[in-house]
Amino acid sequence: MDAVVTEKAKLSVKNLNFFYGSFQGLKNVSVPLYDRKVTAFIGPSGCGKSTLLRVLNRIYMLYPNQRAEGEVTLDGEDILHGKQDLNLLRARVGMVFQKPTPFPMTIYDNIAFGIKLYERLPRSELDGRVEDALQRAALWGEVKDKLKESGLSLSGGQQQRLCIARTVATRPEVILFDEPCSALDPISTAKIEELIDELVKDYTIVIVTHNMQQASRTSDYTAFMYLGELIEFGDTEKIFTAPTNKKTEQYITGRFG
Ligand SMILES: Nc1ncnc2c1ncn2[C@@H]1O[C@H](COP(=O)(O)OP(=O)(O)OP(=O)(O)O)[C@@H](O)[C@H]1O
Repeated sequence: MDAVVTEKAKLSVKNLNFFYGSFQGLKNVSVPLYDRKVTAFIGPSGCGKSTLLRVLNRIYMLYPNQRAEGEVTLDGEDILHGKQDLNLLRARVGMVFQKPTPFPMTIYDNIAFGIKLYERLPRSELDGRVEDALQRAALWGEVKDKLKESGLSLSGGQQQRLCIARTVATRPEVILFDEPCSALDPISTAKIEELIDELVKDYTIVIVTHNMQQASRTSDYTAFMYLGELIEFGDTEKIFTAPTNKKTEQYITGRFG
């Protein structure tokens, strides 16, 4: 594995094992996720990419019989064990899913809802926060005159940016993207990729993608996973041009997957 030691790890995963009942989905995974960088996770279907993301904000805790062992730290602080406030953790480590999942409420309320869970703000300040989140998600221009319309009335690509705005609104430090473009057309995909380029200035970003071009376009670091193991991690350019591991090379050259 390449040692990249110059960056600061925002999240650090060490010797992580994950179990769905008796099935082991992750095997001794260790990987740093660097501060204000994009890290892409690639690998064939079922290799554990989504499972890893689900550990990073402990969303797996919502399901019975799922368990993680090992260490995950956020700014050096253990987030896997102990008395974590899970709502707070999920505000710090936000997640955007594969399919856009707007709430069945107005565009405005989709954003305001999350903010109100954590903060009590006067209306004018709330309006400002909603606008700021929509601006950051590059959606403000398209929705500013229809904030009272349903979030579900937007196109798929706009809905995904609404979900990104919703995540950004609670001021996260890390944003996890689980195949955010797989349900989108090429133009919407390009918009989300541009957005990721912009967001990484302020947030640590982790993206799971099946699209190799997307990984190479958007990420600074790439991690290749196979059968629950992290096979190779390193600088994206290096992984895509001169991978060290034979399996990585076979995968990125399309020989399996
Ligand atoms: N709820 C579950 N119960 C049991 N096994 C599961 C569950 N969810 C996932 N798995 C298994 O864990 C392994 C890793 O799944 P995961 O969804 O993390 O893979 P992935 O790399 O994200 O795949 P894909 O690219 O297809 O989304 C797979 O073998 C999968 O079948």
